[in-house]
Amino acid sequence: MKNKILIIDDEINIGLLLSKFLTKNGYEVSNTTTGTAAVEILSIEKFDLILCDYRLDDTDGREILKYVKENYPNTGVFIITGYSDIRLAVELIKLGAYDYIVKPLYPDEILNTVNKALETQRALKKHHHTNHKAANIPEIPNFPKYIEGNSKPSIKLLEQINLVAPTNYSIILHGKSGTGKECVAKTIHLNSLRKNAPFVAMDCGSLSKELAVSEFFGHEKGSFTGALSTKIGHFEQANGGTLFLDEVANLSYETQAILLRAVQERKIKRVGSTKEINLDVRIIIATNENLENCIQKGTFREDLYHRFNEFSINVPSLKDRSEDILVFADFFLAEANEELNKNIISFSKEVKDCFLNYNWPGNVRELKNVIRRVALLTNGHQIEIAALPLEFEKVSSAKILHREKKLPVLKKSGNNAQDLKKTTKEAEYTVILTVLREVNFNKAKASRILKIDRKTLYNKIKAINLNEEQQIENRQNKMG
Ligand SMILES: Nc1ncnc2c1ncn2[C@@H]1O[C@H](COP(=O)(O)OP(=O)(O)OP(=O)(O)O)[C@@H](O)[C@H]1O
Repeated sequence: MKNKILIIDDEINIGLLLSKFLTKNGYEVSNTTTGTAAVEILSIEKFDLILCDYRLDDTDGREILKYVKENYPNTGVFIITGYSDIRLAVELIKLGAYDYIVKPLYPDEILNTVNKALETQRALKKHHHTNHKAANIPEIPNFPKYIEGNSKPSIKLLEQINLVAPTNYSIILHGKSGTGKECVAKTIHLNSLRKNAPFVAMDCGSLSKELAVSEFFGHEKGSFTGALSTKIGHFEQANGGTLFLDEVANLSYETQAILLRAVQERKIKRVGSTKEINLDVRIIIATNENLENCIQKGTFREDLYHRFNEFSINVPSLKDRSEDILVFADFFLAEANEELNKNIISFSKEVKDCFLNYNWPGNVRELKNVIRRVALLTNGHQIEIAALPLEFEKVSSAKILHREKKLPVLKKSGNNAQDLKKTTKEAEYTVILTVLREVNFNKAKASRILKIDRKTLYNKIKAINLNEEQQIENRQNKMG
C-alpha cells in the first residue's frame, strides 16, 4: 500500500511541483493551499505525512501542527520554512513536528527526508509493538542527570544540544576524555523524538578488527567458530533509536569502510545471514582526536567524516568552564552523600580555591572521582583540604602548609625524648598516608612500598587514627 502525503502550501506551483515529484517516487499525494481546506481533507482521508508551509494565508504551521497532533497523532508533520524561520521551525519540532525543510526545496533532499521519516515511523511502531511482546529488547541505560552549568561555553553547548536534538542529524562530538561527551549524547537522545526507543553506546576504542563486524551487525549461531548463540549487533539494538559510537578514530580503515556502507545503504545483515534488516538509526559519534588531522594522516576516511558531520559540537574542557566547577562539585557531593549515606554540607574555602586553580586533565570525570574519594574520607560536615589527593598540592599553598605542619621538624628548645617520639610518629603518619593515597588505599601495595609487612601496617594505621582506618576499610570493601 502506498504511503499518503498531504501538501499544504499556498504557493500553488511549489505544491504541484512537489506533488508531481513525490508521486513519481511512489507516494500518493494530495494538495491544498489553505489550513481550512486541509482540515476538511483530513476529516475524510488518513495521511501518513503532512508537508506544511509555515506561512499560510489563513493560518500558520504551528496551528496546523497543534490540530494534527490533537486529532491525528499518528500523522507526521513536516514544516517547510524559509531560512529566517529556522529557529521557529525548531520550536515546532519540540512541539511534535517531525522535521523541517528549508527553502529552496531540493527534490532529492525532500525525498530523503520523507523516506527517513516514514522509516522512523515504521521502526518506532515496530519497536513499540515488539517492546510489548518481547523481554529481550535492551533496556535504556540509567541516564545521569545533565548539569547545565553557568559558564558561557556551557550555555553555548546547551543551546547546540537543544537546537539539534529534535532533528535526525548525525552528530560529531569533539572533546577531551571525561568532558561529558556520552552525557551530551544521552541528553540529545532524551530530547529527541526517539527518546522512547533505545540509546545504545558502543566503545570503538576497544574493538578488535576481527570482532568489529559482529559487534556492529550481530551474527547467527554457528556462523563462525565461537558463535555459540545468535547475537544482536549494536546497530540492530539501536534500531528506531540512537547509536553512540565512542572513540571512533580508533576504528581501523577497513572497519570504517564497512561502517560507511551500512550507514549509506541503511541496511545490514547479521554475519551468517542473508536476511537484510532495514536500519533507522541516528548516529552520534565522539572523538577526543581531531578528525580532520586524522584525515590528513590517512587514518580516518574523509567520506565517513562527511557522512557523520551533519552537525558538530565541541564539548569544552573543564578548565575552560571554571565557573561551572563548583556547580558540578556541589552536584557530585550531593550524589556522594546519597551513595555513602553521609551529610557533608560544604567544601572549605581552601578546597574551593584548589578546585578553581587546578587544571583538571581528567575533566568532569576526574572531578566526580575526586569528590567521591574526599566524601569517603570526610567524617564531618565539611570537606577539608587534608582530604584532597596529592595532585592538588601544586595548586594549594594551604595544602603545603598543612603538610609542613606534619613534617618532622626538630625544635630548637625542649628537644627531649618525648618530642622526638611525637615527631617520629608524625613523620610516620605523613609517609604512611601519602603512600596509601598514592596506591589508592591498597594496603598490600602500600606495605610493599613501605617495606613493612601488612600486619605492621594495619597496626600503625590503627595507632594513627581509628577513624581513618575505618574509612580505608570502607573504601577497600567497596572496591572488593
Ligand atoms: N553535564 C554533566 N552533568 C552531569 N554529569 C556529567 C556531565 N558531564 C559529564 N558528567 C559525568 O562525568 C563523567 C564522564 O562523562 P562522560 O563519560 O560522558 O565523558 P566522555 O567525554 O564521554 O569520556 P570519554 O572520552 O573518556 O569516553 C560521567 O560520570 C558523567 O556522568
